[in-house]
This record gives sequence, structure tokens and C-alpha cells, in this order.
Amino acid sequence: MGVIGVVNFGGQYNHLIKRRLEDLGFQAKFINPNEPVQVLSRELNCLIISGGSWNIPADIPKLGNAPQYALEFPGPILGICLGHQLIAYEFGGILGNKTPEFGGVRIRIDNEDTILRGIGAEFTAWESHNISVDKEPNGFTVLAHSDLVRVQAMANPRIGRYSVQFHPEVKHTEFGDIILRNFAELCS
Ligand SMILES: NC(=O)CC[C@H](N)C(=O)O
Repeated sequence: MGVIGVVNFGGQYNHLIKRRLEDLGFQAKFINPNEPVQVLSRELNCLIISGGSWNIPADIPKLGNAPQYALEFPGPILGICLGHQLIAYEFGGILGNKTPEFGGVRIRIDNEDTILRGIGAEFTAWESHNISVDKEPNGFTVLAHSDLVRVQAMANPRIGRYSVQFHPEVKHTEFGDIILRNFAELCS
């Protein structure tokens, strides 16, 4: 079984991501975003780039090597919230800041793909963001939307990039464990 690195920007839910993965039987460790991508590539099978207070693109210089991870890490990556926005931005998607969402939001699935497999048509997820992904990058498929935000989840399985705007690690997100497990199963 592979080790999952959780890139830690000090977001309020980061400890939950690690604990949930461990509860599901996977091995996880926190990663300092200043670690060189070459070191991570040797030690880890996959990465989660998680949430934090930084805003993209203004705070990109504060994200250490994470932008490079998004582009160059050889294994699968799951972006959560800030990580979702970072992956979108690095691959050429369009971000906006007109549709903040906080608290429970209804998510509608457009395409199950990998990470949303086994959930059904819709579910309620916990959100905590000001920035949003308004247009997915070329090569990515939109997996889910909400009333306000067109890209709640997206994937490019060919290059192993998956991301969600909401927080699957928070208990208030229905099926959060299924989403984390669907991703973690790609890591062996
Ligand atoms: N929770 C987060 O990761 C927030 C990301 C970003 N700061 C935003 O407001 O959209």
C-alpha cells in the first residue's frame, strides 16, 4: 500500500484529512510544501494538496513548491479547495471570486469518473471558499457542480489529477469517506 502525502498549508481541516485516511486504513504523512518535488516523487505514491487561507493567484509565491507538485509529481494528486484552485490555475483553467460558498451546499454529479464513483446523483458537501474554478483547464472533465459554482469537482485521469472544491474530510460532507477512499485506492 502506498503512502499518501498531505501537503500542509496550515488549513483548519488538514489534520482531519490525515486522520480520515488513516481511519480508512491508508498511510498518510504531512508534507512541508518546501520539500523538493524530486524527494516527494521518491517517497510517496500520491499527494493531497489541501486547503488553506492563501488566495490564488495572488499568494502563489507563498505556496512553496506546490505549484510544481501540481504540474510535475508523477503519481495521482487530489486537490481539495485551495488545492483544487491551484491545479485549475496551473493547468490553465479560469478562477473567479464572485461565488463564495460557506457551509452545506448541494452538489450535483455530472460525471462519476473515479473519485465520485458510488455516490449517486447528488449530495450535500461542506464548503469554505471565496475563490472558485469557473472554467476547467483543457483536458479536464467537470465531475460535479453546485447552483453557484460550475466546477465543484474535476478530473484528468490521463495525468492523474483529481480535485474538489468542497471538503470531503469534514463530517458534514455526505460520502466524504467514499471520495477519499476512491482517491486513495489509486495510490497503491
Ligand atoms: N478553504 C480553502 O482552501 C480556501 C481557499 C481560498 N483561500 C478561498 O477562499 O477560496
